[in-house]
Amino acid sequence: MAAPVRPIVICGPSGSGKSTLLKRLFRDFPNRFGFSVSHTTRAPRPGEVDGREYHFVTRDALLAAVDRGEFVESATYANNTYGTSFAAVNDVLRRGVNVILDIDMQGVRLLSLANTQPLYLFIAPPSLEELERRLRLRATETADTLKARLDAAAQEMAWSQTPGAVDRVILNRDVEEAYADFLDALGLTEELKKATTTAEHAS
Ligand SMILES: Nc1ncnc2c1ncn2[C@@H]1O[C@H](COP(=O)(O)OP(=O)(O)OP(=O)(O)O)[C@@H](O)[C@H]1O
Repeated sequence: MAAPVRPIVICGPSGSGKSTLLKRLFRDFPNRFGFSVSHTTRAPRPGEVDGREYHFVTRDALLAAVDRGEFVESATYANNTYGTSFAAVNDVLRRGVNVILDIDMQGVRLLSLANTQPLYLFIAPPSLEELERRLRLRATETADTLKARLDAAAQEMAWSQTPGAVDRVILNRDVEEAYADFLDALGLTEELKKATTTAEHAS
């Protein structure tokens, strides 16, 4: 089955559930999508592997690479700098799979991917209070980084409501419903149903 041609851009506040939905997608559709691995100056969280979730780099190295024109977009978010390199996107395209980018609001505004028109999906938490609760439960943030993420989240939520900012806002209240909406946006609902039915028949 041919892969959809548009690059897929996932954005939304930190803690809104982007990684949660992507993990499910990669589990249900292995070898279909390739995640463009961003660079970041933030420290790895427990379990994160350099080159898998992110390329972990120093600020100087990242800014120098941006200056050399090696990045599709870069932005500073919650006191850390993040960016998508052309090399990361090309690594995925070379594998002949669909590229998925996880980038923040500023990056979305700056993104330029030659002649392609990405599909922009914004993952939204039910409320800022619930977002804070989830980020506290995830236990990856200090008081400072939590505050920075929540401040940024309020702006991102407002931005997502502006006409034309994104193609679809996916509300992540219940994760099953959010995932169903996510698959629908990607045009994959029927395919997953078929795969599930085939697997049930085979067992
Ligand atoms: N629908 C949901 N209900 C309750 N908890 C959720 C839901 N979706 C995600 N979570 C939890 O919220 C936390 C944040 O989710 P996740 O790490 O996927 O967010 P993210 O958008 O990828 O964040 P970041 O941009 O900081 O990497 C995780 O601990 C995750 O398990």
